[in-house]
Amino acid sequence: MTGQRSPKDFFRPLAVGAPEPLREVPARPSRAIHFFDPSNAKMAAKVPQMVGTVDVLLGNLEDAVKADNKEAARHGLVQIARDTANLGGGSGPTQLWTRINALDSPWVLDDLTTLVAEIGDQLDVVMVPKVQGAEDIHYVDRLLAQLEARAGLTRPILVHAILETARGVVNIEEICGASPRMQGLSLGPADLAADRRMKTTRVGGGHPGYVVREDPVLTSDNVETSQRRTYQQDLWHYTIARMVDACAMHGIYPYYGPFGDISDPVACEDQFRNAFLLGCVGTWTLHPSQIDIARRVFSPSVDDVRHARRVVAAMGDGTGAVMLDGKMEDDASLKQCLVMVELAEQLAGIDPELKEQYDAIEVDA
Ligand SMILES: CC(=O)SCCNC(=O)CCNC(=O)[C@H](O)C(C)(C)COP(=O)(O)OP(=O)(O)OC[C@H]1O[C@@H](n2cnc3c(N)ncnc32)[C@H](O)[C@@H]1OP(=O)(O)O
Ligand SMILES: O=CC(=O)O
Ligand SMILES: [Mg+2]
Repeated sequence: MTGQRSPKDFFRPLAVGAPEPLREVPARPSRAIHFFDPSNAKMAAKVPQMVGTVDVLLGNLEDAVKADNKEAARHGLVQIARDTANLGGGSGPTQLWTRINALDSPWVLDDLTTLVAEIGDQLDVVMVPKVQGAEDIHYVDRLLAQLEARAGLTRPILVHAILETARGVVNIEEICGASPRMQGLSLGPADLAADRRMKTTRVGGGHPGYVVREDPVLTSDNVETSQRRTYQQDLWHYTIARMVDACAMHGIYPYYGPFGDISDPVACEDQFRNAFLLGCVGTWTLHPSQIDIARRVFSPSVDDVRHARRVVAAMGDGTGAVMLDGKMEDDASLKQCLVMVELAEQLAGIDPELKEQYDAIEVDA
């Protein structure tokens, strides 16, 4: 228990007058967390039209925003939040998140004090980069409580950590459980690769050199008979799998992060789909062209929803074993199908196009 609050104190506000922490993280669709630079006039101008077309709009203040533009980005985000209808605040169609600067940077204190004071009632989630351990979350947790109390906020702002240092990966469970504010984790493959001293130069995705080669087929004279194929492997499998387990254990949500090769939508879709299949609920989108990919990949397909509903119908009270299309289904496969059915229902609640597709599904026995 060293350094942790006792169970009875865990859900107490960390400042007098701060809102009560939530006991459950709201399950709000967040298939695409769309990044924009609030200091970039062209991007900022697009934000109002994007409300309702993307689950989360994230005003990025950290990496990818020039040092000279940090203040302009912070103030730009305040302006955009004020001027954009239905953005953030817990109920609208599109959440408002921000990625603050790193906790050791000269900008982060002003990021938090300004944003909570000016647009705290609209901010749903603060994404914290380069989180190393529970101590980083504890710092943000207490400061947010003080700022919320001062601003008179009635709803707590949630916290999302980017996993992008080796120490952060080692401390992943304590990060996820550090505060009731914890909403989720994203993979930060670019910073993580640098911190681990990996020999890649990309922002997410695979690498042609990271392969497994098939065994040789030899003649009786030990001569290879054919060319040996190689199979590219996923550099991020280990980290994403750890994130999924840590998040599931703590009732929070895992996300893939950035896919930097904007010109390769096919590989982007593959990376997103791997994350979806492993248990992630969404991803970042860096360019408008990635939004449709994320929405498509992180929404269950009509075929999967049809199959899942058939299993639910066939399983009756949910116990025992049945045969469906030559396959055994039982309590455990039913639970997987319920994950799919519940996600489809949740997404249908906010996405009319998906609702129409899912409503049209006919389930034969
Ligand atoms: C490792 C990490 O930390 S990843 C997270 C940090 N990185 C980011 O947030 C990057 C965000 N994205 C970007 O900065 C840009 O998309 C870039 C630099 C990758 C490409 O930008 P551009 O070269 O302008 O792309 P492109 O010319 O294809 O843009 C087409 C239009 O979409 C706009 N656009 C591009 N990205 C975005 C965006 N993220 N949100 C809204 N609009 C955008 C452009 O302004 C342009 O507008 P226009 O038609 O009015 O001229
Ligand atoms: O912030 C993201 C990353 O990949 O680094
Ligand atoms: Mg990073």
